[in-house]
Amino acid sequence: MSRDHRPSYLEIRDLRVVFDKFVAVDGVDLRVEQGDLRFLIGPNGAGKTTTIDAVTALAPAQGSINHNGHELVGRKTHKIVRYGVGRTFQTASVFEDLTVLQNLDIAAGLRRRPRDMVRTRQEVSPRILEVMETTGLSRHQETKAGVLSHGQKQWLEIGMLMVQDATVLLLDEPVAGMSQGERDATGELLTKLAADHVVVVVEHDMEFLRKYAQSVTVMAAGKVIAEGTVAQVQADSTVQEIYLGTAGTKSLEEAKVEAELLGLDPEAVAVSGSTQSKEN
Ligand SMILES: Nc1ncnc2c1ncn2[C@@H]1O[C@H](COP(=O)(O)OP(=O)(O)OP(=O)(O)O)[C@@H](O)[C@H]1O
Repeated sequence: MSRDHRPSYLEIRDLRVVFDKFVAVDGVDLRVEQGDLRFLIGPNGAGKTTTIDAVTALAPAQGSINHNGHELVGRKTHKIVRYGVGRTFQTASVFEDLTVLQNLDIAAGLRRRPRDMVRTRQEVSPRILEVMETTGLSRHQETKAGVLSHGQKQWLEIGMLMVQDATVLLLDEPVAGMSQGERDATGELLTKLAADHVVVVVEHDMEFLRKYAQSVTVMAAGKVIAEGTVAQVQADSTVQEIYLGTAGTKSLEEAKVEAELLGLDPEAVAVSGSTQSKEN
């Protein structure tokens, strides 16, 4: 929730990201509000990660990115974090030699004065206890992050954003490499978080998307090509064409599985794929 109690939002307008002369993101508009659980999907190289990199100033952005009235384009990453925008990476960036509690304490410390940074266990803040509970990490508070499972590391990273009071959570392939149980727990966690955060999930896992997405934005070649509910994007002819034609960027088997999970006819991919035999 924004400070004036209106729902938080992230509004991207006409975003362009150019690397040398290569246009990776080409005029993207995207508005996501608190209460939604938005998935950002598209074939490899579509510009999904570059879009969230641009929001957090990790890629050079042109256009406008507004969070609750604050323009983010032109701001440095640390300032954007202060505005409440947080992100995770495909490989969790936690401090492996520190415990869960220490990781959370350091993240929370980004909002504290340096002399208050070192705290004893007795002083664990109610907020950190609450975040460990929400992320299912309470039992692991003294466990070193390095020995956590892949899923638990992702949850710790999300927890680190929560204790920083992030209002926007940009999550890059959070369930990649997770077990089925971890996927379900993550889906439930994201559903809970979406009620009072702006949540954007970049994902390739179509089964996860079909189960948890409330809305979907589809990108291809740097542009948004469709947006709507899962059912709406599944029925979209441009999306069908892009997915049926993705055999050029994936193996034929991967494209077939993805098409099937999206509710499309995998055999149509085989026909499309057979015309792109140079890739297969
Ligand atoms: N720092 C960079 N310099 C040059 N080109 C880049 C850079 N970062 C990304 N690109 C290119 O921009 C395009 C979009 O990449 P991006 O990683 O955003 O795609 P994506 O949709 O996230 O794909 P994937 O699903 O494979 O992660 C790709 O062609 C990529 O090679």
